[in-house]
Amino acid sequence: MLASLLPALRGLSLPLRLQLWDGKAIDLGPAPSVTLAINDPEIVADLAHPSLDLLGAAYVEGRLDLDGPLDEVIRIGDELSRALGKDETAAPLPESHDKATDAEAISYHYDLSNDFYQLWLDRDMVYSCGYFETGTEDLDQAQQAKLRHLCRKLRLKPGERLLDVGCGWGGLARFAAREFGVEVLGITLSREQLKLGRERVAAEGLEGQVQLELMDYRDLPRDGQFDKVVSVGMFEHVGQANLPLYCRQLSEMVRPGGLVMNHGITSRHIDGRPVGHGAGEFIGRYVFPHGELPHLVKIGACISESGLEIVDVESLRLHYARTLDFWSRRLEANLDEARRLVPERALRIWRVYLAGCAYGFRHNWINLHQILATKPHEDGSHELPWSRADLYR
Ligand SMILES: C[S@@+](CC[C@H](N)C(=O)[O-])C[C@H]1O[C@@H](n2cnc3c(N)ncnc32)[C@H](O)[C@@H]1O
Repeated sequence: MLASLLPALRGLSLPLRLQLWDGKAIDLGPAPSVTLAINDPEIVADLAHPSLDLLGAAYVEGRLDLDGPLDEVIRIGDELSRALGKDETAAPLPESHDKATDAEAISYHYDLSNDFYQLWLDRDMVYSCGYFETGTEDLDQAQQAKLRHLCRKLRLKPGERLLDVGCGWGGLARFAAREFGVEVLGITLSREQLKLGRERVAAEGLEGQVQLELMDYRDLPRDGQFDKVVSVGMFEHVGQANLPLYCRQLSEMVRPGGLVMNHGITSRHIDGRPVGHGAGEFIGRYVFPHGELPHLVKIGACISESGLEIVDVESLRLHYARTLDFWSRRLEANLDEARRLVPERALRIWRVYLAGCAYGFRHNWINLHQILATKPHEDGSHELPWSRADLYR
């Protein structure tokens, strides 16, 4: 089987060494930078029509091992898949999302281990795209800048009530309370996040201002009690079928004249057909079960239909590539410690996912959009300044 594949593989001239189960090594191009060790000979059949999903799954399941810089591993995997893989298939059907399914999916990802996440996230454990104002910032600086950028876009004022839907470990909630003097309710579906999030709120003495709860967004009261609503890196879990419901929730929780910010990952194609030669399938299977990425126009349509008015949209695609580079490099620099914190299988998943997503953002497979919307007063007026100048003062 391998013999018949070799001419096609060699034709790609990739800097890749195949290390076979019998000890033999085959270089597919000059100066290999990556070694792919085939532990299970049956994998060879997959190399005839590789995809990032097939290769990633084989690595996660220990059927192959990888050696070399991870970004180079992903690049070679992509080149192999593009050259020899099958064409991209049609868009997957939207999944149904009930509360129990979503709670299980969220627990699978976010309850993995707080210590593990602490190893490679910034000091506030912000698990979403950072904001690089000049491109020279480190991860801590970029995440603080992102939190400030969000709070400024929301025009937070002391004493206002802010709802943070999908608050993670509470980094934004604490920042907004401390730096902008607002009162915050943050909700998450992860028990581990809630535990550490509450500890951090208490450590900063912010209990009077910040309340974190284990709650599904569908259980929030729709009583317009919040001045501002923010959702960061959360709507990717909502699912296409529930987007109208999600947007109605956001709209009905904010008062007239209030602002809503939706910050999240969007898909490359309007119809949601896959990109990245199996990358999305890998993410769905191992990283974010039931996650779905709508295109900007789809989330935009749902926000508009909910009664909110979109007033500003910003793409931060390359900011997310850089953020993921930081996360991936920090994890790669701490692999021994990571092995003590999570099972080898999980470590393999997170290693490929972080490096793969950095590659995906860089190559425009996916994007990141901050969408700011207001709920206009009945007479159509709103409370925004005439320009964005205040964001940059
Ligand atoms: C990628 S994390 C982002 C966390 C935080 N906003 C940040 O930027 O660091 C996604 C968050 O959404 C929350 N989440 C996902 N689905 C949810 C749901 N149905 N209801 C409430 N929270 C949810 C998760 O628990 C997690 O806290």
